[in-house]
Amino acid sequence: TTIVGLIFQDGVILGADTRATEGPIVADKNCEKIHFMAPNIYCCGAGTAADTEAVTDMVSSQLQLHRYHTDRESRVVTALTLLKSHLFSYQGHVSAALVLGGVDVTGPHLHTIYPHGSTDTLPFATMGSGSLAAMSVFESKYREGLTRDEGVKLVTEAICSGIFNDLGSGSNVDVCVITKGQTEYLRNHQLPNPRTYINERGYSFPKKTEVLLTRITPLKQMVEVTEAGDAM
Ligand SMILES: C#CCCCC(=O)N[C@@H](Cc1ccccc1)C(=O)N[C@@H](CC(C)C)B(O)O
Repeated sequence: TTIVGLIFQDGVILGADTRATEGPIVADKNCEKIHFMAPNIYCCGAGTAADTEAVTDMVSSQLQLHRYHTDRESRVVTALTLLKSHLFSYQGHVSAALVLGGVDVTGPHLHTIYPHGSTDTLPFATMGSGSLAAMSVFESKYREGLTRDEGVKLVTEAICSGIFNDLGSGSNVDVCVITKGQTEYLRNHQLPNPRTYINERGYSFPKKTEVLLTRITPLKQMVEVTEAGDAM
């Protein structure tokens, strides 16, 4: 997994790849790793899929009950405290490595949470097996005051670094832009690894032809067939 987050001028942007693995097998080519926590808070998860799903679902429900009780918008620090104390109580046996981000009355917030329950507060963060590839992008290109489009572009570039350099990451780029006013969940924001097809005719080709395999573009590019010379 490659998951990232950064703070930009209007809030927080989160990003994730969409590959789930079981050893060398790709178990899911398009899974979702950016989880809803509250309307203004989202959380990316790396590690054991079941653990990241369960722990974010549990805390999301706790936040909703807390919103009913207080009649207030959830705060990122509340999600952070609920997540870290749960993970700490299980001494690292719940394998969830998280990037938590959101915007609340106190402003934008971005945190990392490790399986043992330690947390960090950062302007930009990466987690998962592709985190070093992604961090190389942030360390060389991040700056404060990024615009929305600059931030989305940098998050996408960091996730792509993991997708193409880490075997534990792959397929597509999911992005989530969180600002004071609104939240945009951009599912499959980029599709850098489209599955190509030979063509409707299958794989049998007439003798002495050479098929130029083309990626299917939205225009359904035809397969170009060239007659091999009569050299043989
Ligand atoms: C679908 C499905 C099966 C998912 C199994 C499953 O949790 N895979 C894990 C790797 C792992 C971990 C511990 C035991 C075995 C396999 C995985 O792909 N984690 C990614 C994030 C999750 C949310 C998809 B990433 O961190 O690489």
